[in-house]
Amino acid sequence: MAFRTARNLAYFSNYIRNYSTNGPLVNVTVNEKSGFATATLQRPSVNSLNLELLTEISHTLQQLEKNKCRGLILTSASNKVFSAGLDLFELHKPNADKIKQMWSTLQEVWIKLYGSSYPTVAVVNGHAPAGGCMLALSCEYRVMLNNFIIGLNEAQIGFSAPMWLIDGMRNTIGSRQAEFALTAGTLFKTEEALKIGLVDEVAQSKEEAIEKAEKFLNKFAKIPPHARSMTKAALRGANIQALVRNKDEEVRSYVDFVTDSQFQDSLGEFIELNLKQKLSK
Ligand SMILES: CCCC/C=C/CC(=O)SCCNC(=O)CCNC(=O)[C@H](O)C(C)(C)COP(=O)(O)OP(=O)(O)OC[C@H]1O[C@@H](n2cnc3c(N)ncnc32)[C@H](O)[C@@H]1OP(=O)(O)O
Repeated sequence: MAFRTARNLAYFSNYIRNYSTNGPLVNVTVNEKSGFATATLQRPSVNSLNLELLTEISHTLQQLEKNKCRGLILTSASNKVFSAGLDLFELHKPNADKIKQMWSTLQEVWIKLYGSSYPTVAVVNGHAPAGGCMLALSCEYRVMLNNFIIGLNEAQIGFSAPMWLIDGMRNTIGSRQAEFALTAGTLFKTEEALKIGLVDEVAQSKEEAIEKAEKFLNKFAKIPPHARSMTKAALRGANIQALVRNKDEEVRSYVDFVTDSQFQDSLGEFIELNLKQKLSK
């Protein structure tokens, strides 16, 4: 194929890069000029994290690392929900093997996103409870649109967030606020989240949020990437190593916990109370 213009060449290389990272549940585009990638979660209707979506996010992060991504913006195709967290219908009356894979992939996603060598921003353009908040917290910067909620509401559902996520919350909003928020399972409105530092900026539209995200990523334009990533690794490495050491044990205890009848009862009640779709009896 002959490239008649530089524009044709740029278009083709953009196509190749998109092709190599895209899947049905995560759309990735790369701005050839800035080198910034935008990964858009697109599992209808609320980007709930089932094994397939988690696997695709994990694969996307691996590809971005391999392709020496200059910066990532993580966002949602929905204009109402960034991510509703783990797929609660898959946690209810579950297949233990699938739950095991789900938890292990969730850990992988956190390790890859929290530990990425490139800078990351979450454009939180919708609600972000539990696992949705986890994705946003793993990024280095959060820009959120108004009139949505974000937080770790695991306590309301009947379990505790894992240590690595508690540490992420503590590092972001401080120990005292984290204790209040986690023990009550608080979901914060955008403005409240800004006040406690759970998000960094508020935007009125997705376009404005993307602009703010790019502005954050551009701050590193003159910083040598290896110096930036070494510093990030020094700051985040201990949390990651703690999970890596405990990964299999955590999966085992999570599977035991989720399959226990007491948790299943409280999850069933939560679904009945909070989600429109009723359980099939
Ligand atoms: C443990 C450590 C690691 C990270 C931890 C993860 C734990 C978790 O993530 S547990 C998941 C916790 N998630 C939630 O508590 C969110 C529950 N959902 C909501 O609060 C709301 O749905 C929403 C605020 C996200 C959106 O509200 P909205 O009024 O716009 O939409 P709904 O009508 O409520 O929902 C639309 C549609 O989506 C289904 N749905 C919502 N959340 C989930 C979910 N987490 N899993 C599966 N499906 C979900 C809901 O049933 C509706 O379906 P139908 O349209 O078919 O009725």
